[in-house]
Amino acid sequence: MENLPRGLPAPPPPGAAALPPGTYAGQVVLVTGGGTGLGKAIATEFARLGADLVIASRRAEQLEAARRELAAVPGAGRVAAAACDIRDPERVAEVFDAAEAALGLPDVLVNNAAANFPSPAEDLSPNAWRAVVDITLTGTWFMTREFGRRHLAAGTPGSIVNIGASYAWTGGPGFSHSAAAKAGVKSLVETLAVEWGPYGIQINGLVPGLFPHADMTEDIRGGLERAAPGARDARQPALRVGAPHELGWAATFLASPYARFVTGHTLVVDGANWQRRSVVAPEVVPVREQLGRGPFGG
Ligand SMILES: CCCCCCCCCCCC(=O)SCCNC(=O)CCNC(=O)[C@H](O)C(C)(C)COP(=O)(O)OP(=O)(O)OC[C@H]1O[C@@H](n2cnc3c(N)ncnc32)[C@H](O)[C@@H]1OP(=O)(O)O
Ligand SMILES: NC(=O)c1ccc[n+]([C@@H]2O[C@H](COP(=O)([O-])OP(=O)(O)OC[C@H]3O[C@@H](n4cnc5c(N)ncnc54)[C@H](OP(=O)(O)O)[C@@H]3O)[C@@H](O)[C@H]2O)c1
Repeated sequence: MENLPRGLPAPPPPGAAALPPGTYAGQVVLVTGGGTGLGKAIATEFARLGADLVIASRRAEQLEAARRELAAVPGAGRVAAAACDIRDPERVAEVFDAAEAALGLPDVLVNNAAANFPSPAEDLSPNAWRAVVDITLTGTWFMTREFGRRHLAAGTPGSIVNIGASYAWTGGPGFSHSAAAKAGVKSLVETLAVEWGPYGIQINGLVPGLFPHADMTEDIRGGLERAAPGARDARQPALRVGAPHELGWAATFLASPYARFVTGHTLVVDGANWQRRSVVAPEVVPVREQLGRGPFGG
């Protein structure tokens, strides 16, 4: 057979599970941003394995639609939805109160909610910076803090998965706010694994590569289409993008009994895209130009 580059093989189809049936039966899993995109894909895989779910984000209507979808996943336990802005620590505490009353203290927290839009750094207003950093880093911290304090008080173990981005290591031209916030999220994983390990609380990071989905914001979707019209797959070393359920499998593994000795680690699921270098570096195109912006102040 001719040795042509065919890329990484496709994963098994949605509906397959990577762990034994019922792995999460009797466990409560809270997923922020669980009503859209990758958060919903992650919640789906926990549901398939029997978890009781709480999904939390701002838009109640969208959450309710996702709640119904998740409840219909074969094997799913109970599913609750809680409208919440994770930037508000009091509301975060109320969500945990409600989850505890309805289903029990969440055993697993997936910090998936985040905010992002492409922009040259110099164009960002103070409020634009704050919006992204407050949701992505501070909101993640408020959720993590509430989860940690409740488990420490109860003397019970727990597992946290923080969804990150590879520009936490590399920097992210065009995404200075999000890259700085995700670097903070990765740092929390490394710090808290040590602080809370003695009390049975495990915390890991999970980094998606490019995982397009129908809920992607117009800013990201439009930017991608502009930067690489019709050529998403060809720009990945895997010659394909990620399928959202692949990320769901990774999340269910990291929070499972099979990964209890894995903590403080960030797993990258991106077909090696973040390691990509060319033999001869491509010409530098300034971020303003890549994003189609005119001269600064012009
Ligand atoms: C090339 C692609 C490759 C694509 C390559 C793909 C890489 C993807 C890697 C990471 C992928 C992700 O993280 S994807 C996750 C993306 N998902 C989301 O972002 C969903 C949630 N997003 C949001 O809610 C919104 O977009 C936010 C972030 C603006 C937050 O909303 P909010 O809190 O209601 O804030 P809001 O009042 O609207 O705005 C706050 C301030 O931000 C400013 N602001 C809002 N949008 C923008 C904007 N597009 N550009 C500049 N500034 C903006 C506003 O003017 C305001 O500043 P002022 O006027 O008051 O001064
Ligand atoms: N898709 C990718 O290719 C990719 C690549 C790298 C990293 N990631 C990461 O993967 C995660 C999921 O991204 P996605 O692509 O699935 O994006 P998405 O569909 O836009 O999801 C973001 C979710 O966060 C929620 N959210 C935003 N602000 C919130 C707030 N203040 N309080 C509570 N919830 C809030 C949103 O719901 P509401 O607006 O209703 O609140 C939404 O459900 C993020 O952490 C992202 O950084 C994604």
